Amino acid sequence: MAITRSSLGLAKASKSLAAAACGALALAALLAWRRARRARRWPPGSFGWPLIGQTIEYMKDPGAFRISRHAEHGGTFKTSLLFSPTVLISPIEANGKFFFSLKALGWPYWFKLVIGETALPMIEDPMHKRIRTLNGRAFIDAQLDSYLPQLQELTAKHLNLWAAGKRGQGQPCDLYFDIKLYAFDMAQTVILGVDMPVERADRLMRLFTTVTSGLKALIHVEIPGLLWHKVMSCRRQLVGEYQEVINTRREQLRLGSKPTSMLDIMLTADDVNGDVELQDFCIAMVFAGHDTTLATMQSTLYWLSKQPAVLAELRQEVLEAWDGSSQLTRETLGKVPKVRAFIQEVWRMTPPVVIASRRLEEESVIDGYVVPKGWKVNYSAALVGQKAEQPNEFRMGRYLDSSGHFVDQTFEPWNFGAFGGGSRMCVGYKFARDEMLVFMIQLLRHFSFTVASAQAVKFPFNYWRVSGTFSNCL
Ligand code: HEM
Repeated sequence: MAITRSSLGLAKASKSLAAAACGALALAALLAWRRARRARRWPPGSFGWPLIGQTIEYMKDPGAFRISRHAEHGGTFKTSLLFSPTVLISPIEANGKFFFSLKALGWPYWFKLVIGETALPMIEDPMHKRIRTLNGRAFIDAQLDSYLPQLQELTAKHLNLWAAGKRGQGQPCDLYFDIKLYAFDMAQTVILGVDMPVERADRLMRLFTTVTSGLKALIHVEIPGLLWHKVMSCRRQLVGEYQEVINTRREQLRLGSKPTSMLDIMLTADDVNGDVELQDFCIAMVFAGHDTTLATMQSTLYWLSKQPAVLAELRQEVLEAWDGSSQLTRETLGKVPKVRAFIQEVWRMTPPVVIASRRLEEESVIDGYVVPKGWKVNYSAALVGQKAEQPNEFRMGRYLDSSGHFVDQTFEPWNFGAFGGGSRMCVGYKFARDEMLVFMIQLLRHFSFTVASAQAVKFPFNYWRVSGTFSNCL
């Protein structure tokens, strides 16, 4: 067969076409390989010491630990905390959505022994779904409205006690235990429906304080002399006390008493599996509900004391919204948008719970990094708070629109992280806000105070511990 010039040219052209195609394929393969290699990289950061990793440094100041490493690594980073490899993800919206879709919890196993094997914050599906629905009945709007008179009464009682006591005589005192007793009294009265003498409430509160100190314990064997032994023995006493409350309320309900408290709602539900679930309900709700409120109240006094002009503005708003004696209602709470905005800014600046934690049930790619199955993933309210414009400035105006209406960001956990999000979002957030509003409205209407000193507390809750004085003013 004769070979013509044109068929030679055709052969040459198809050869170079094939070479170009091969080159393109090789380049694509190289790029895919590089992408895959990049994606297989674990996040930057260091695990620290064997076993304890960077736990000690973390416990000193979890917020600063996160913020400094986040800045150092330009976002998501790995570390090792509480005996587990952990990734702290940067708080961009996509990560927030991914994080809050995760179901498995990342808390260390001993948290469950402290708070309760069937306690809502410690359990996973399908039990979580059942108990969450059950517990959620205590926080529906009609129930929340019914708690307001008790909140108002207890708040008046405690604020008057502070003003009449040592701190009312011009001598600055540490307010921690006064505020803790108030937050604890509210939690016990509204959650458990018991009106205890102050001495018994105080004793239970101290038992509770020891029990929750178990969250920080790094050795978990019950040997006399070790913290864990004390923690477990106080927990058994607390369970005994709450079982007594359960028995009494159960009997009163049987005799026709009207259900009022959160515990009553549980006692009258038919899908509770035995008394351990009820005991864990009491411990979990009082635990989740009182230290967080205590932390917020102290930080509130701190931030108010730093801004006398804002304090005066809020006082004026309260004077216009409430006559100082009538029953506080949902309507009254709706008339103080600046107070609401102030509380939300306190939670942004000083989130009481700085971390939410989950466990990866399968290998995942986060921010382009591979995170292996079984690792913990943490999402930090402290980092979310830093996303705001000029994050270190306290500005309640962030949460007021141009008409002065309150802008609620509770359901945007990538912009406001204090209550977490998704199916494990704080079940008590509306109740917490009611407690804070009732506290601030009465505080601003009737009392004046000074903060003589404040100390930043970082773990296990984040807040300003304040010392000061208190007096009736209006
Ligand atoms: C100042 C107030 C409070 C703050 C800042 C706060 C914050 C939080 C956070 C960050 C979570 C974890 C969310 C997550 O893992 O995604 C949570 C869970 C929870 N909170 Fe709160 N909380 C507050 C008050 C309360 C109150 C007053 C109660 C109850 C009376 C309560 C009950 C709970 C419970 C039961 C959970 C576990 C929910 C679940 O796992 O389904 N909290 N809270």
